[in-house]
Amino acid sequence: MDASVSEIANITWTQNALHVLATTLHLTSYLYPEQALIHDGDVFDYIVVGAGTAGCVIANRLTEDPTSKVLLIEAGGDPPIESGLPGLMSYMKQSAEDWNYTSVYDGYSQQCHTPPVSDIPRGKMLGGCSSMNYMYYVRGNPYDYDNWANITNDNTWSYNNVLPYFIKSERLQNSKIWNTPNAAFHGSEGYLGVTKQFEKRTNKYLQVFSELGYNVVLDTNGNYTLGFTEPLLTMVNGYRQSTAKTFLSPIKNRSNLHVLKNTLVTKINFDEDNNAVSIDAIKENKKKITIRANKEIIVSAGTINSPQLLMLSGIGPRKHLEDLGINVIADLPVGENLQNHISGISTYALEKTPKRPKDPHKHPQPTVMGFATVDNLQTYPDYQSINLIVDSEDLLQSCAFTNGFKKEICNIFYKEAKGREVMISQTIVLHPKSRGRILLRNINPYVYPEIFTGYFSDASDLENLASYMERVNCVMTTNYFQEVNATFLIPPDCASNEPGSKEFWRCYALCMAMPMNHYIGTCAMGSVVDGRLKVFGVQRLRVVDASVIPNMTSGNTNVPIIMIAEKAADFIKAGN
Ligand SMILES: Cc1cc2nc3c(=O)[nH]c(=O)nc-3n(C[C@H](O)[C@H](O)[C@H](O)COP(=O)(O)OP(=O)(O)OC[C@H]3O[C@@H](n4cnc5c(N)ncnc54)[C@H](O)[C@@H]3O)c2cc1C
Repeated sequence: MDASVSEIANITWTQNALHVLATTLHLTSYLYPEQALIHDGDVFDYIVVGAGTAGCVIANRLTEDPTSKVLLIEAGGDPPIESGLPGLMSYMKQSAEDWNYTSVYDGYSQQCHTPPVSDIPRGKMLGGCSSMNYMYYVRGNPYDYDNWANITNDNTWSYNNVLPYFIKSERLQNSKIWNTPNAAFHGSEGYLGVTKQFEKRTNKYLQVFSELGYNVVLDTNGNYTLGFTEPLLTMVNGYRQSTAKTFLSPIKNRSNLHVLKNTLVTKINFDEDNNAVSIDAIKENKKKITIRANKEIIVSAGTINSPQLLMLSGIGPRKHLEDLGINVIADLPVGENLQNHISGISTYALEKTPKRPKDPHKHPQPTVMGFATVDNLQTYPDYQSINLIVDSEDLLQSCAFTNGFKKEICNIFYKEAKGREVMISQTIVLHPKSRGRILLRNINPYVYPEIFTGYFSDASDLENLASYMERVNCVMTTNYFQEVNATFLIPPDCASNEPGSKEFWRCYALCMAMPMNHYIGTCAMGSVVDGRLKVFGVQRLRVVDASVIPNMTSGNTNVPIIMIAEKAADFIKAGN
């Protein structure tokens, strides 16, 4: 068996073993709220659909008022033990807790992957994607939020007005940052624990980027976000800080919080005045129930599932809904404007290194992260550079499984890197122009929607990716890379291009293109929801999750979504 095939077989075997452990011993259930006893026709003040990143935050904040009765409904169950342990995060993809979506084949953007489509991992458990993500704590740039304020014509989204909500959720545990002026941008009392993982190994890579003229900084989450750093992580004392662990566990005994797990919400129902009044759902035992909401229904099912549920309920593009025989309640561009960060992977084999023992309580990939511009006068970044310092075994896992590149490429990379330290450098186009969309296949809520990612449909995204990757490749000229005789690993698909030519970088960027997991925009503010996240054309219905983000932030999306949920909870409380 070749290296890639046997690596994937090992991962699948481990995942099956972990699944047996989870389903027989339920080792994590004590951490989370018990399953609520819910009957057909029950009534709550608020129903929150989806106990993911945003849903757990909303449920926490709404139940702060003891008179509010809240039902939180989640399609998945409790996160398994491997979700809590940072060192095992790679095993979450394609597990029983992953919705495991794939994109529609576009014949272009994923040509060096097997199969040539995008895997779209999405958490199906309490905490949603925050229970399976890579734990980088990144807020983005002040400009991102000022831009949202312009789009919504609502100044509450300006950076100055969202900053208090980032601070509210955060509990930063890092004495170095607390002793700098950047302390003013951080919180110490929030639910979400945030730390840094110091690794001796990363120092020489910070030095590499410094030699190239980039600033090395302690923190990129203040109002100045450029430079290279060891990133902050949503991890404390060796455990993941999902929103299930941080926002739900501490309040699991609140008497006004009811959590219904392993239950799929299939439809939102409206009265004759277009008020959202109830939801239909299918429980674990396949029993159909209808639950009423006195005040509001909040959809927090994520960028793929929120538009699916809205469209199934009659909110979406008229023609598409009518083609499927769905009664149109509101004609809105639901499912359109799908965005994601697109990145490219460059791999460098460095000095010989001994095999290191794995610590499940540590982030498995010591990271150097940077935010950079092409124009030195600009203050918001054009690209992000995530550099993972790993060994050749991790490279194989990342190449063949996590990133899903074809085995010919991974086997060659593994052979060249065997026994050496490896820098996997991910260069991310932070402001892509390409757009995709989501469409229903049919009216069955169990059938996954069609996901057209649209990657590189705007040609400037590939040009930018190629040029940013070429810039990052200057690492090859630095003292450390020269000293250890670094090898830049090239896929066979681009071997015939003149190295360093424009054609070479275009080929390299296209072949090694890797979508991030930052899907947003399918129920965007300004077109589907207003600045208070209320769905246009109906009442008593909001969407609160990544789907409302109108334009990509300059970085990873988890923390911006927590901020959105914190803010939305205040909107809801103020409005009722
Ligand atoms: C592998 C991976 C790595 C990532 N790494 C990072 C990172 O390092 N840093 C970062 O900032 N971001 C990262 N992200 C992105 C970030 O985690 C997500 O953008 C964010 O968590 C999405 O939050 P959400 O609330 O919009 O949706 P989700 O967290 O996906 O929550 C949606 C929830 O709704 C539930 N649901 C859906 N449909 C229904 C239904 N019909 N009925 C009932 N329940 C339903 C789902 O099961 C899920 O629990 C990563 C994501 C992934 C997948």
